[in-house]
Amino acid sequence: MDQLSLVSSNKIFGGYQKVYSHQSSELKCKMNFSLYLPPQAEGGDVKLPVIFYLSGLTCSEQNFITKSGFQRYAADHGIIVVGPDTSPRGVKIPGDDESWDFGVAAGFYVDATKEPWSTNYRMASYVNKELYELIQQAFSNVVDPERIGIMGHSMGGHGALISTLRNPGLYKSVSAFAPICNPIQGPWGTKALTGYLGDDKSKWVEWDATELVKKYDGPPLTLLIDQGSIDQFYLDKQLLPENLVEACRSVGVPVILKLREGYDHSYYHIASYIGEHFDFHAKILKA
Ligand SMILES: N[C@@H](CCC(=O)N[C@@H](CSC=O)C(=O)NCC(=O)O)C(=O)O
Repeated sequence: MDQLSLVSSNKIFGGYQKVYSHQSSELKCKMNFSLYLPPQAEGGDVKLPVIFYLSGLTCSEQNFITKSGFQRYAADHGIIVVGPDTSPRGVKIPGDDESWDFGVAAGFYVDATKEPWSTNYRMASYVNKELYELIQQAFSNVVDPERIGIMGHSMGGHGALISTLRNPGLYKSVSAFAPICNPIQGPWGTKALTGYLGDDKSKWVEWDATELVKKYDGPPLTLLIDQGSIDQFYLDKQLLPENLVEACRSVGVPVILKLREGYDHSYYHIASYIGEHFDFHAKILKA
């Protein structure tokens, strides 16, 4: 495991919350990611399911591991959890830290094609190829490569949806908290897609969950979407879950939209329902 450096390790709910760093070939910089090893991983004689968790705008690998309380449920179900960072770090592209919704901590889980972003901003390939393979190789004694799911929040919820829809079969289960569902129709999405892909909107649809689901042709999939009713970004029409639900219904892809009365966009919402999401993933990954 010499390509990984251990940054931290803390015991929690009988397992270990770890953070590693490594040199990413896709992003051309050093990256951190989190890894939760549940107690069932001890001894290394059982292969366990894995869930990738993709965070939202302004986050690093730290937000989910310190705020959601997911470790209790990962330990109960015996699930390994991997959490990448949200963009390349330290690559210093002019303008990369001028706004909180583009550039640093706002990689949108796409592969940029427009200069100057296209050299480093390759978060789709980083998550779905490089990190996906690294986890299987470095933790081959405990990872079951046939049982991998994905979830995320907001920008990361959309990342989870497009990672699944663009790579049929790669993730067996998918869920999202307050995801951006139709970025080509919302302000965050149009800013990011213009910046990373350019003005040609025919390229944007390849990275939009609502558009992708209409063409999905992979293994059967049920989407679980969790949305707080007073989430300001939902009310501001950044997220548009109803558009995704309508698209799913038009093509017969099962979707569950849970509208949670009184919850906002924060990790208080995620912490309240993360257990339900682990139950949902476990039912599929452990079937
Ligand atoms: N600009 C604000 C709000 C940023 C914010 O709400 N970020 C969310 C994700 S939004 C969509 O991707 C988040 O997860 N924040 C981290 C947290 O721990 O809550 C700001 O900069 O605070």
